[in-house]
Amino acid sequence: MMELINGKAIAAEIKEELRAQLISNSYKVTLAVILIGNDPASAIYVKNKHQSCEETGIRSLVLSFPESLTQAALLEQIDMLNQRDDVDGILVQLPLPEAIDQQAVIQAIRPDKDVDGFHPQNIGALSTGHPGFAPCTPAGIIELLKRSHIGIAGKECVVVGRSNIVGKPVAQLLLRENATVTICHSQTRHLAKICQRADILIVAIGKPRAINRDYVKPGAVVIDVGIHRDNTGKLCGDVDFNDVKEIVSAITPVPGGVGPMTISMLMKNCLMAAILHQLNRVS
Ligand SMILES: Nc1nc2c(c(=O)[nH]1)N[C@@H](CN(C=O)c1ccc(C(=O)N[C@@H](CCC(=O)O)C(=O)O)cc1)CN2
Repeated sequence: MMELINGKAIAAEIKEELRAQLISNSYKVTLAVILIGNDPASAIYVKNKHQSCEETGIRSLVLSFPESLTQAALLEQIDMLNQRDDVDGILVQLPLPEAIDQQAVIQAIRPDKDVDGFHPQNIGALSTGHPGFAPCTPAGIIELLKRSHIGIAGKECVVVGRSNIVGKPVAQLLLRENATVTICHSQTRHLAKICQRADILIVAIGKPRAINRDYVKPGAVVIDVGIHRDNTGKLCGDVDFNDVKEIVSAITPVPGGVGPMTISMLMKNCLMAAILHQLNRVS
């Protein structure tokens, strides 16, 4: 019988645990989110982050700016937040307007406040196994597998997609959990054949319903990171859910799978940042 991995419920459970931890230790945690421009999806994600902060007991500051904000002005805002002792985490909502260099912005955030885990120092820590912030979506995927009692050690994991935000970091995290990991991308030959090897198939390619049962080994676990709206307005992922659902052992739905975990893991990174800052103030 196929298991539907309920990311929404697991994400809510994590937020509840974090809230209890915050209350019992009287932690004071603050997240600052910078939103630039009028992208409707970004506005919704920032609103959801603000709401999750409220639910978890984290103070949330949302700084909204027009599309015309210059890179220099944005870097100045980040610098101010870097210097504020009352701010534990800083997040700049992506994508940014074209005129702004995303990498320059990511590198301007203090690594100990980079709760997105995108700074090169945190990326480096992830690949060497040192402490640091892991990016939220990849960390959420590992948490989903663990909380669904799906073993990772020794498994054949195939990651389809090599983005800096999902593909590469999730491969690093799977490796840390002792999986055997293959990363596939747009130039990969015999993609279906490689995917068919996977005990755990993770798809983050940004193409609606691109992965069907031809790519899936019967009994595999499928994690779908994509979010799209099809031409009827319905949300769907990178995986053709209806085509694969009868042959998989477990699968994440879209919506309600990986997406909600991104925000819960952000809350977790914020708490971790605040604990580190508190420890540094005491010592
Ligand atoms: N600075 C960042 N920018 C972006 C990130 C990020 O991690 N850091 N990720 C995405 C957007 N994102 C969070 O920012 C995000 C995307 C989707 C979801 C989610 O819960 N999706 C729901 C469906 C929502 C819908 O109705 O559209 C789901 O999958 O169930 C949460 C967060 C890009 N930018």
